[in-house]
Amino acid sequence: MADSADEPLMRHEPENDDDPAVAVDLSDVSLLLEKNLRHPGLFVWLLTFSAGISGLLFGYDTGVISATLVSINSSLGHPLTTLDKSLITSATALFALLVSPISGVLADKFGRKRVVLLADIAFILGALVQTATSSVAGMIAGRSIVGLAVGAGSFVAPLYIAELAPAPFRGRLVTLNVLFVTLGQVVAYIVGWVFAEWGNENTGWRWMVGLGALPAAVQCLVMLIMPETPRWLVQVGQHDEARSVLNKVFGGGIEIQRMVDHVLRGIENEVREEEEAKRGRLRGQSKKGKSTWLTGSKDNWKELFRIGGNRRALTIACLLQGLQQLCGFNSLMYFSATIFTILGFESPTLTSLSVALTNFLMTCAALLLIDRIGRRRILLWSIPIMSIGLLLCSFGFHFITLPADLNSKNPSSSSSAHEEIPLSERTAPLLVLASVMLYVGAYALGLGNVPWMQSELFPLNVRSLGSGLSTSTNWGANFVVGLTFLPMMEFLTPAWTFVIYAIVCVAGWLCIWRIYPETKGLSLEETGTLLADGWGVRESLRRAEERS
Ligand SMILES: O[C@H]1[C@H](O)[C@@H](O)[C@H](O)[C@@H](O)[C@H]1O
Repeated sequence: MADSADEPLMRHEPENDDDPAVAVDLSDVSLLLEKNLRHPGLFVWLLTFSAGISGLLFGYDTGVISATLVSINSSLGHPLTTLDKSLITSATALFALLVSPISGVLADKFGRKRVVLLADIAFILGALVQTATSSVAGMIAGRSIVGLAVGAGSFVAPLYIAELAPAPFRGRLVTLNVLFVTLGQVVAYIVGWVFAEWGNENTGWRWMVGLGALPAAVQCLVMLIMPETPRWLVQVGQHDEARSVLNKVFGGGIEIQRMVDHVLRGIENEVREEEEAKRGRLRGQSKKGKSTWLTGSKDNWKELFRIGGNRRALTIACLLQGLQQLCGFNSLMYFSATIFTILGFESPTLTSLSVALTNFLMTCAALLLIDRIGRRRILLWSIPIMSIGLLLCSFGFHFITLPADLNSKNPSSSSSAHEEIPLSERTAPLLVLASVMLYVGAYALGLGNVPWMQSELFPLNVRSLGSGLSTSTNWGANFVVGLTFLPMMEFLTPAWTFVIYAIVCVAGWLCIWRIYPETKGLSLEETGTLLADGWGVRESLRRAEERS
């Protein structure tokens, strides 16, 4: 192991530059980066913030639906039914689901940046359609266009950031994108609350959905002057351009220049391996102690599914993304105003703000903790707390008498205003609120953001395809939750609905414990070697121990 930042690169010069398997000792490169780079640097911040607007839009457009649903009233022709609400909500997720694999292909062909721009156009169009519509079908169409934008943006923004961020800060910077998502949700909830309380009955909600066009227009302008990622540039043969972006990312200095050389060489090797594999020249070779990811298979799909390391990466990424949604979090994000109406809170949109705020603040905490504690550990700690929150929530709902029609504007208790309301029924809504916040806080610490670090699990040749598929899993599960939450509340009761989410959390915890290795602080390339011959959990824990 290197003890001086001055010489270790010399000790691991490749003997044969043409051999991709020995070209760069990746673990030493990431150790060096850790030693030499103390802060991400202005340029990296700038890139992260520009891409982060996609997250803001994602959050705004998913968050705004909570207040919109309780404010539309009859302005789309009739009061919204459970089916209307479920379709309007889940259309976004469905179209996000459909577009995410396509955005993977587009991001490879045209570059990450252009996909961000395309998504912006869809965000603007979707906002305009929703604002102008006078029917439920029009609203569903608008939400679907927004879904295309959210799907593409949610896939490409973390990819863009992960490919630009130096390894020591990657976790934190990708989490920053999630922070933008949660900030977008807070903004949407505030806007929703303001318009629901003081806006015009018929036009307030139109402002809520229409305002989403603004940040998209701003991002369009900013992204025009931002660079492509070095990884994509190498992929399309623009090596000088890639070096100049890396120079800006890492800053100046001789030592840094040598790191840039090595990082660039690592990327070039990966790209070369990919091309050779495509031409069928490589035949699944593996050097002692170093695994290569590739076999001679012809296209990325085959490589993703045939090669054990890729398959394992995909399994983990999909598990985490599926769990992120099936744990039920977004049922709160989409329907918290509806739930708090049922519970009889005086200002449901204001009460829901506490959900979005807790989510945002705990994501801030995650940002500080994630690269120190590690992805695996933070998940193994936080998921049990989520389950406890859900069970307490279910317990609280036992004491609440629900209205026959969950869409009615009139709250909770069946007792009339003059009747003595039992203490348990008066405190139960507060218990539900407190346990929801416990659940949301724990979610934001781990599951809310770790799955978005998916791209670090895949080698370059299948990175965008793999991330695209796991993003689809996220949206698929999101769609299921959006569509089923209200019917489950109606037919299974709220208490059982939350118990089911708790069971999903426990099952997810077991899978994570069994198959998810610790990837904190590893370079993108190094993470790949972990999964090459197994799940790599033990090896990853050993490496993490060595680093701390
Ligand atoms: O990471 C984000 C974040 O946790 C959001 O709050 C949630 O609404 C999204 O579904 C999730 O992907």
